[in-house]
Amino acid sequence: MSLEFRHIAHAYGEVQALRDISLVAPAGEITCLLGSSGCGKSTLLGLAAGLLPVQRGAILLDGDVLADETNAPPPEKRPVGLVFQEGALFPHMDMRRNIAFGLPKVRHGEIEGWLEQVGLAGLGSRYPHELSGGQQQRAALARAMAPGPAVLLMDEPFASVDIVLRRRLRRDCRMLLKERGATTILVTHDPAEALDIGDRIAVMEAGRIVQFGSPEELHEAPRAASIGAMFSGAQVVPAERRGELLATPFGDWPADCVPGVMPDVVRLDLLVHARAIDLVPDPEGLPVRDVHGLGDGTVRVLLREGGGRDLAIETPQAPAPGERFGVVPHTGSVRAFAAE
Ligand SMILES: Nc1ncnc2c1ncn2[C@@H]1O[C@H](COP(=O)(O)OP(=O)(O)OP(=O)(O)O)[C@@H](O)[C@H]1O
Repeated sequence: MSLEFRHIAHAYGEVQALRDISLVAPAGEITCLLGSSGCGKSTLLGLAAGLLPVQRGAILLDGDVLADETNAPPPEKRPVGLVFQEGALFPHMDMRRNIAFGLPKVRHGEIEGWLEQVGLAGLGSRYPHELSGGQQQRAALARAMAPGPAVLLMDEPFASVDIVLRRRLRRDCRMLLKERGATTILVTHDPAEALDIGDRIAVMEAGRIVQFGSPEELHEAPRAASIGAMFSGAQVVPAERRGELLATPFGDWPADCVPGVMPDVVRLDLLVHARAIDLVPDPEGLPVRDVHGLGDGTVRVLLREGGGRDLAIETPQAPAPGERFGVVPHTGSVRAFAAE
C-alpha cells in the first residue's frame, strides 16, 4: 500500500513545523525522511501514525483518505506499525508476550517464528532488561511487524544501538522489510543510514522537502551544494565568478576546476572534496590551523581564512608547523551550484 501526504502543513502555536508537504511513499519501499534536528521529521511521522491531528492537508493510503482535517482515526484504528528510538517494549512482559501483544490469539503460534526471524530464537522468556539494546530493537521490530501492518513507521529506530551493531541491524531490518513487502517510512538524521537502508530519501529542511529521490539520484544529481555535501562528505565553498576565475575566501581558483557548463549566475556554491585539493607553499598564503593523521598514510590539514572559515585538505604531505599555503583544486573535480 502506498502512503501519501498531500499538502500537509502543521504548526505548534507560533512554530510552523511543516509547510505544504506532498510526498508519496511507494508500496513495498523504504522511504527515509532525512534532515537535521527540528526540520519536522517526527511531526510528519506522528501525523501518519495518528499521534497528532491533521491541521491542513490529507494523508492517503492507496489513494483513499486515511486522515484529513475532518477525519482522524486514532492510532489503533490505523493499519500502521510503530517503532521508536527506544524500542518501547513493555518492561513487565517477556519477549513472547511483547510480540503477542498485537496478535489475535489464533496467531500466537507465529511468535516463535518471529523470534527466529529477528535472531532472538531461544530468548522468548527474557524480559527487556535482560536483552542488549540491539536485541531490544529487534524485538520491537518483530512486535511492530507481526500483526502485518500495511505501513511501518520508524522514528530513529537504531539510534540507541552502537555503530557497529547499527550497520548490521539496519541491513537485517532492510531484508526483513523487503521480504515482507512492508511500506516503510523511516526517520533518520544520518545520511549514511538513509543511503544504506532507503529505497528513496526525502531530504527535509525547515518543514519542507527540498529533494526526493533514490540514493543514486541524490548522490549523482543533488539539487543544491548543501545536499551534495550531506551525501558525499565534500565541503561547500562560496564563490563569485570573475571571468576565468572563481573568487573564493581561499583565493582565486581557475574556472576549469569545474567540468562542463557552469550555472549562469555570479554567486556560486562550490562542492569541493578534501582529497581533490593541492597545497601550494606560499608565504602570503593561509595559515595551517590543524593537522590530523587519518591512519591511511594521509593527513587532514585545516586552513583558516581571515573570515574564520576552514577548508579541509586531505593529502599525503604533512606540513611543517607555521607553514602557509595557497590551495588549488584539481581540474574538473569541483561541482558548481547556484548559491542558495
Ligand atoms: N509539542 C511541541 N510543541 C511545540 N513545538 C514543537 C513540539 N514538537 C515539535 N515542535 C517544534 O516543531 C519543529 C519540528 O519538530 P520535529 O520534532 O518534528 O522535528 P525533527 O526533525 O523530528 O527533530 P529531531 O530530529 O530533533 O527529533 C521543531 O521546531 C520543534 O521545536
